[in-house]
Amino acid sequence: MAAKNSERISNGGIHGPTNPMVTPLLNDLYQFTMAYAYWKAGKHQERAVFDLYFRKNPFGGEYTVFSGLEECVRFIANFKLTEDEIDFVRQSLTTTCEEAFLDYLRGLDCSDVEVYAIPEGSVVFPKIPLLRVEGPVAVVQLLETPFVNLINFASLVSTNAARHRKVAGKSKTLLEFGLRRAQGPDGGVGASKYCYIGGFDATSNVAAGKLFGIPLRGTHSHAFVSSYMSLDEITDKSLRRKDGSSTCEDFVSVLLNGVFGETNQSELAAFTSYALAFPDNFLALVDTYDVMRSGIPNFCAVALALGDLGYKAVGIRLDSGDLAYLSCQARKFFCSIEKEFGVPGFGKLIITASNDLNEETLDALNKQGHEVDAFGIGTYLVTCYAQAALGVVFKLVSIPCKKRSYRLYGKEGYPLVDIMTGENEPSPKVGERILCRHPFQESKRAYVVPQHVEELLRCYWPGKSGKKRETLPPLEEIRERCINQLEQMRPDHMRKLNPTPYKVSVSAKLYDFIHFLWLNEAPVGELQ
Ligand SMILES: Nc1ncnc2c1ncn2[C@@H]1O[C@H](COP(=O)(O)OP(=O)(O)OP(=O)(O)O)[C@@H](O)[C@H]1O
Ligand SMILES: O=P(O)(O)OC[C@H]1O[C@H](OP(=O)(O)OP(=O)(O)O)[C@H](O)[C@@H]1O
Ligand SMILES: O=C(O)c1cccnc1
Ligand SMILES: [Mg+2]
Repeated sequence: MAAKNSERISNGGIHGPTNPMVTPLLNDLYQFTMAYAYWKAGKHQERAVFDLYFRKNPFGGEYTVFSGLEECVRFIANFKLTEDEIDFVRQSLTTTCEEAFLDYLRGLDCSDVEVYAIPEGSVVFPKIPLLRVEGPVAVVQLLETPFVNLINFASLVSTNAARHRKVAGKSKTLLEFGLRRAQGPDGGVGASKYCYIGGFDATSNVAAGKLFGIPLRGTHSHAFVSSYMSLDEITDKSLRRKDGSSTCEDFVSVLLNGVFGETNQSELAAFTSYALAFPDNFLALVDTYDVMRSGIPNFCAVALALGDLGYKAVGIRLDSGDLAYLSCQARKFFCSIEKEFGVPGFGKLIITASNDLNEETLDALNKQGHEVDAFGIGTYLVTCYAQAALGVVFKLVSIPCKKRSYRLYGKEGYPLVDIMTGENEPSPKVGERILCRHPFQESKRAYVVPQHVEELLRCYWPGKSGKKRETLPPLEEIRERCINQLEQMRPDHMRKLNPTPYKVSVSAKLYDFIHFLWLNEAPVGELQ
């Protein structure tokens, strides 16, 4: 019996994909036409091995963060066509397809498919398989498009996030604010999840907070400020002291209104109202009218009044103008208040900046010097503005034959090289010299004596092999893996300008084998 949509929820404790749109039909038509042709030819059960890999690191860099694996495993764990879907496939094939093929589709699942993968959140490099998928050719072929779809954007946006983290520095708070600008709902939710893996600290996306447990953060908008006219609009002006000892009946009357010069009163009303609602979490957007003449003084008036009642304000957000200059001016103002009013910690209030930020603007801010503690980043991050797609491919083993891959670490603890070997070659050993060859260029090779050897592919879906299945780690663990691995890389691979390519190699045996096969298969032309 084919599963109904509602039944496609879990298999062996593995839930279906986060996005219910991810079904076997989220596929290219040709996967089904090929499946039918394989079936007609009686070839559909022949075992095939496919590698999923990408050809070039994105964003002009020399590293990529691998993301999207969990969704692939959830997909295959629950792979089953519903009766409705089978009927639609039948209608879509440009031939009258035989009933027995539909029976075949009814029985189809991934119980005979094996998936080996590099753990999600790993730093990865071109040509090395991220996934190796083995199984009956017709089924494995049906996995191509969904797998590539699930991994392409996930890895691209995680890498983008990691690159933004790299420029911003470890100490800064990075907030993902992209939902409104993302490529549709899945683009938005996916970006929130995968930017978190790439090293962001929180998201403004509430759905992502609920689905994945990502910390939620946010401020308020210009509309909130513009929606107020005057302090008279605030009806309930009372605020209990933080220690609960008494209540200030008129918070507005304790504001140091006018002490810092003439400011915009509608803005002051908005800040006051926000502070009354969130006295423990007061963060104000200060650029609606004039940052230094109105926003900052108004914020300070409210923050000081909150302080009198025992609350500590959080800080400000800047969303326009020269963010380097304004953040420094704001910091000076806060420090002068700390001194003048004797409020410890006021100089250290959090300055958040946003507005069309990207790697370049972060870099420019760093060069100029700034006082920003947290960056809110949307459009450029989640749309992967600098590069639209990662060229992930799924190929019937392009470097022919089943392979194993290893990461070899050097004396200083850095990864030195990734190496692919034939399936049955002995694995590289710690302290034993091994020749690593460039897969294509004969003259490029190096001996490596690894201090540590890590096998890259692990079994995430054993099929009928009887192997142990890796459990799917929680999101926090994936994020930690990513952050740790990025930190472990040699700095010259990670720099923005002209980074050194990381070496990806093959063993001497595999080199000879693949070159022999290529030569054998390439027809020899004849010149006349
Ligand atoms: N000190 C700085 N150095 C380099 N780039 C900066 C600096 N400060 C801000 N930026 C960037 O400059 C651009 C300013 O864009 P733009 O001129 O559209 O904004 P704005 O006029 O300040 O604000 P608004 O969004 O209200 O139009 C943004 O991408 C912002 O991130
Ligand atoms: O600039 P991003 O990196 O996309 O970050 C998110 C932006 O979204 C919000 O405003 P929005 O852009 O919607 O309006 P605004 O520019 O008029 O403030 C926010 O104020 C940020 O500026
Ligand atoms: O919370 C914020 O400040 C926010 C959220 C989304 C987009 N821009 C800003
Ligand atoms: Mg904007």
